[in-house]
Amino acid sequence: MIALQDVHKSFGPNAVLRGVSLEVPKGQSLVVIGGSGSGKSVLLKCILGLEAPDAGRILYEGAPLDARRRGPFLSRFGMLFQGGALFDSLPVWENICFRLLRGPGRLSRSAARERAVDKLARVGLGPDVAERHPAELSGGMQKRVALARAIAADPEVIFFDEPTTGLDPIMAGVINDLIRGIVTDMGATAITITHDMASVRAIADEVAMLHAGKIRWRGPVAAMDAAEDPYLRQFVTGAAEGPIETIR
Ligand SMILES: Nc1ncnc2c1ncn2[C@@H]1O[C@H](COP(=O)(O)OP(=O)(O)OP(=O)(O)O)[C@@H](O)[C@H]1O
Repeated sequence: MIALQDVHKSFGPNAVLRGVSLEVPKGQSLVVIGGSGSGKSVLLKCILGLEAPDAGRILYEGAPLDARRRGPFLSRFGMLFQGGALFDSLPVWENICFRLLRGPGRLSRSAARERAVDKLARVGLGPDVAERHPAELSGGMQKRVALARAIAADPEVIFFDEPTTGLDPIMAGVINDLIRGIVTDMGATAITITHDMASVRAIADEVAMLHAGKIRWRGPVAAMDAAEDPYLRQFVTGAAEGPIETIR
């Protein structure tokens, strides 16, 4: 459904993506792992059109995702941003339906509020939360609201950018389980980027490891622990010693 073919992206002398090829079939949950600075965010930005690849192609449903097709793609797409990215000045329900309250096919305010309450229930929050402002909520509740916003338009494709950053391990587990349940229920195609191995195990059908600008390893999550690739092994076990160079 989404395919990257030999995608390259440099910033000056810094060659971040050096020929990334990756396919995500419809309904699959792919988690992309890789060290800090390995280019996970740049990869997502290239798919979203926020960065233009220097070379290579990005396909959606078999056709290049060019400027003309990006609008329809984005209308079927939802995203959970790292840190939530909620608007403090708006109540929770307007945050959840921000996009649905705008544009030609926009919902009425009452329909949007109803939709928000429905999505809040899906992430385990009561209708009373709808009228509150993000600043009044705990970090875990804000993450749930951000998740409700990501699924507000019943997207076919969802991106999760570091979904557990800043959460304690228990809340991270709750969010991971919610993400897995939602992706499965909706039959959505999902791409998650994370360093959190607990997220990988909870969310992924397939795992791809980005290293030195390329996909170093790709396989089903169940094959990850037995895989022999030394780079993947070091990442999965969190070992300080190994082939991945770190600045100490
Ligand atoms: N707009 C930009 N201009 C210049 N360099 C950039 C730009 N965006 C990203 N980079 C560089 O690209 C490299 C990859 O960054 P990226 O944010 O994709 O890493 P990441 O894998 O998401 O890291 P982290 O896990 O720490 O978020 C870094 O060296 C970064 O400095």
